[in-house]
Amino acid sequence: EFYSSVDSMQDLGQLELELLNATRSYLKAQQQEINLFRKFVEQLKQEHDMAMDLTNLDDYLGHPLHAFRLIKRLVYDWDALHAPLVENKPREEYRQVVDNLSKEVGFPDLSELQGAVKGVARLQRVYNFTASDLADGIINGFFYDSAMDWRECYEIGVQLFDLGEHQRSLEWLQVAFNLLRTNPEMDGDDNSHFMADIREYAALANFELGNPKRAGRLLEKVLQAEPTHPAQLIRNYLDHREGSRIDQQKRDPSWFSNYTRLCQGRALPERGGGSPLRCFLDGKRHAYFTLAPLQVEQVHLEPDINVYHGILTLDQIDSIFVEADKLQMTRSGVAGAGGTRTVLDLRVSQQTWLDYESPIMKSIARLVAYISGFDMAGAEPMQVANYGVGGQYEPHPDYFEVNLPTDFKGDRISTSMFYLSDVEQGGYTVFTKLNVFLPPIKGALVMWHNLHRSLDVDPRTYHAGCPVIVGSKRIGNIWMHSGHQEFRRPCNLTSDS
Ligand SMILES: O=C(O)CCC(=O)C(=O)O
Ligand SMILES: [Fe+2]
Repeated sequence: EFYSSVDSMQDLGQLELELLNATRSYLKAQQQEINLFRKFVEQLKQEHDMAMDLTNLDDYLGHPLHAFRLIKRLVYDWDALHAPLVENKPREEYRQVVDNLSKEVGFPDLSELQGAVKGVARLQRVYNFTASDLADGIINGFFYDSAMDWRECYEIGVQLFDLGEHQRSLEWLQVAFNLLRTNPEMDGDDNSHFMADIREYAALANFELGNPKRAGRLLEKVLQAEPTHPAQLIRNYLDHREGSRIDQQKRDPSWFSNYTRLCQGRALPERGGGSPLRCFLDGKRHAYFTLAPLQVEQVHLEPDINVYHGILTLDQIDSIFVEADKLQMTRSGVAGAGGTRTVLDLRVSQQTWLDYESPIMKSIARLVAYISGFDMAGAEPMQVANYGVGGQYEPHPDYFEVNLPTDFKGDRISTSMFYLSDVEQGGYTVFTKLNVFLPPIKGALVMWHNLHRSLDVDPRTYHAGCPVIVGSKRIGNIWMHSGHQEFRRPCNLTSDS
C-alpha cells in the first residue's frame, strides 16, 4: 500500500521515473530500428523499381544475375527484414522492464486511488477546504503550484461518487465543468461530449442527494446535445428506481466538532481558567539533566501533559530512521474485540517497531526512563509511524481497558511521543476533551499518563493525530505498561486520584 505513508509514496515516484526512462529508451530504440528498416526497404525498392522499369521484364529476369538477385532478395534480404520487424526486440525488452517493475514495486490499483481521494475529502471535511480552492492550488490560504485540470477534478468527482460522498462529488464535478467551460481543450464537439459525461455523473449525484428533478433536467440537457448518449439508459434506470433516500447524509460523530476545531488550531471556548501553564527549565529530575536541563512546556494540568523541547538532535533522528529503514513498514491497524487488528480509515499511517538494542535506541530508552521515572522493563518497543495523504488517527485512548494483549503486563500507563519531523501544514496532535492542540515540532517529546494512580483508565486523555495537510509526519511512540512500575508510581486508592 502506498497512499497510507508519504515515505512509501517515494517508491511510486521512483517507479514513475523508471517507467519514464524505460519508455524513452524504448521509443529511441524503436525509432533507430525503424530508420534502419526504412533505409533498407528504400534500397530494396530501388532495385525492384529498376527491374520493373525495364520495358521488357523478361529482359531483366532473363539475365541470370538479375534472376539471382531477385531470388536472393526474397530468400535472404526480406527475411532479414521480416524477422526483427515481427520480433521487435526493443518491445520485448520494454515489456520485460515493465513486468519487473510491476513485480518489484507493484503498480497502485484502484483502491490506492480511492485511498488518495478519501484523503483529499478528509482534508476538506476537517479543514473546510473547498474543491475550487484545491483545484486552484490553494491549500489553507497558501498558494501552491498545483492547479488541477478539469479531468483531474472530474476523476475525483467520479471516485467520490463511487465512495458514496455525493455532495462532495457534486462539488468537484461542478469545478470540473467550470474548468472545461472556461478552458475548452478541443473543438466544440469533443467538449460537449466531455460536458455530457460530467453532467451525467452530476445527475446521478443529484438523484442520490434527493433531487430527482434536478437529475432529470441534467439528463435532459445531455440528451438534447447528444441524443445517442448513454445517459438515456441512466434515465430509464432512475425512472424505475425507488424514490431517492433524502436523509442519507452521514451524521458526524459527537467528537467531530471539537476535533476539527482543535485540528485547525482554534481553541475551544474556555470553561473557566485553571492554574496558569508554565514553561521552565528542569535540571533536577535526574542527574543526567544537570548540565542540560529539560525544557519543559506544560500544555495541560490534571491530567498533566508536558512537551519537552529539543530532546532529540537531528543526527539522533536520522539514526532512528537508519534503524527503521532496516525493517518493513506496514499499514497501521486498530485493536478490535478479542485482540483482533483491523485496518480502517480512522488510522491512515504505516509503522514499524524498534527494540532498544542499537546505540541510538539505547539512548532513547535512557531518556524516556530518566524523564518519566519509569522502568523500561515495562516499555513496548518504539513504534515509528509515518502518515500518508491526508493521514490521520481519529480520537482514541492509548489504553486498552479491556482485551489487553496477553503479553502485556498491565495496561499502558503512559505515552511518550517523539516528533520525528516538522509538518508543513496540519498534523497536529489534539486532546479532544482537554482543549489542547500541539503542532508537531521536530525533536520534541510529549508525555502524559493514560491511567490514574489507581491504574483506572483516564478517559480525559482521548487524543488524535489530525490529518496531515502538507508534509510528511513522522512520530515515535513508546508506551509503558503499568507492570514493573509499582515502586516508580505507587498507586492510590481512589480511582480519580
Ligand atoms: O499522530 C499523533 O499526533 C498521535 C498519534 C497517536 O495518538 C498514536 O499513535 O497513538
Ligand atoms: Fe494515541
